[in-house]
Amino acid sequence: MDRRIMGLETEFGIVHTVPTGAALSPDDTARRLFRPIVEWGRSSNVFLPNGARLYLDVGSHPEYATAECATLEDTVAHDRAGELIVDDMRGQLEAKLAEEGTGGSVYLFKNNVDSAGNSFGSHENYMIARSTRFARLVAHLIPFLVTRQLIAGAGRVHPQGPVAFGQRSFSQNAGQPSYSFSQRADHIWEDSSSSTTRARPLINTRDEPHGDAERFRRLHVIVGDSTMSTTTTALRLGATDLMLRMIEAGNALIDRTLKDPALALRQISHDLTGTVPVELADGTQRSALDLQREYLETVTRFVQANGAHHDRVDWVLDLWARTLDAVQRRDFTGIDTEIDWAIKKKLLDSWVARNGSDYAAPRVAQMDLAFHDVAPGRGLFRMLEERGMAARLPGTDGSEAQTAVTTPPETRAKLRGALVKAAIDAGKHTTIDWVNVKINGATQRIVTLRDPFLTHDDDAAAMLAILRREAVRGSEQPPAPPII
Ligand SMILES: Nc1ncnc2c1ncn2[C@@H]1O[C@H](COP(=O)(O)OP(=O)(O)OP(=O)(O)O)[C@@H](O)[C@H]1O
Ligand SMILES: [Mg+2]
Repeated sequence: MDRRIMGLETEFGIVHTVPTGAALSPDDTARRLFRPIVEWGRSSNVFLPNGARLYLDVGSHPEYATAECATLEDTVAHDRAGELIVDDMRGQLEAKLAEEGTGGSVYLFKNNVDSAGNSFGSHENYMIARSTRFARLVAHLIPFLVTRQLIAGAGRVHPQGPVAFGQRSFSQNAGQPSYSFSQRADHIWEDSSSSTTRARPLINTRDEPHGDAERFRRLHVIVGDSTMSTTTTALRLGATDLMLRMIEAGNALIDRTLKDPALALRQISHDLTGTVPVELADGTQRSALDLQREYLETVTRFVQANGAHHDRVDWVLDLWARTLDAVQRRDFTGIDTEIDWAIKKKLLDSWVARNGSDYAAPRVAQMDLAFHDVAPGRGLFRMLEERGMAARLPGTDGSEAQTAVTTPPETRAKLRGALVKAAIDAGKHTTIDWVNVKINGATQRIVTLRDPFLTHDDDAAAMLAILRREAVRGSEQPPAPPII
């Protein structure tokens, strides 16, 4: 697939702190965070004029699912737009709490683990053709995803060393403070004895295409870390898209099925040298570096033979190669402004060196968390980026994310976004999902957008014209935006 629809879902961690007295629980904080949305949209589950979905499920993790994007830069910009949107809600809540006398600070973290050890997700969505043999695709993709943390992990501090998995521990120095590539790796559980469930914790195999089911399927990757830097996010998605393209093309690929993907995830995460051998189903052993090198070489050959399908392919291959080189040389200086785990490690290492401390220090764990704080001027990653110590995707300066807060990408999200906005202006209640937009009322009208690439649709244009006429006429009803 040359042009591919992609979308990123991010669940945010939420915390309220007060200097004295009782802080709100995460559940209450999240509910308060969504109060203006509920007042506006009559639901804590809404679609926005930029085509995205913003919602609060059961539990306390606000979630932002980007609109369907068709380019890497759009996906990255819309992912960051989600951070800006939830941060704005956070600011409003803080102001409200101050006004009420509760006060305190509200934090939103784009990470994957909370202090209680719960893990929450960053889900990647890739459109694939229905004709693709799904089982083959999944089989080839899993060892890639298990080893991808070398180039796309968000990094994590373990003050007491890696937690043992079953009977095994992951380092020679069990109990010693350590650092891992990935946040999520320790939290992916899997019944490795049952081959039918093998893919489940890494890829959600539920078949919900959000489109024409005869033509499309949506691949739902749930193993990845949330990434802060636009460069890491673009590499994560760009490398995965290249792998998919190669698998879809039917290229003969060597079978690298892992004996136990969940165990391999942990082993690899806790070995910053990339050399720990993991077991393959065929009884041989390979390191993450070996496997990633093999994937990079195969993809590079594929691109040489078939051409680049977008203008950032060379950039993706270059950063991918430099990251593997850095791991191999055990010298991360070449990537410590571009790859999340290395950016964070550099920050922590310099604090540790300045203070003669180590990774067991509570301050290091605090910095690990503060790295993921989405608030500008407070979040450590955001401060590094502002100071030029974390790179941006080449050719971007952050203004793209600002634009993406209100402007949908060039996909069917453009139609949805325009309809959402027009319905708000016309004071109409709507029921929306990724495929359908329904205007509620006496004369119900529905538009169905089965092809995620379409940016024009006659029914949508007609509905838009009606809504705009009604908005001009002026509605007596209060503005009533979309609910699901
Ligand atoms: N046809 C498609 N192919 C790939 N991605 C898509 C397609 N349609 C929508 N998406 C993306 O899929 C994501 C869906 O997000 P959403 O949070 O609604 O996920 P879900 O898996 O449907 O539901 P939930 O998270 O509630 O289980 C969005 O980021 C969206 O842009
Ligand atoms: Mg979701």
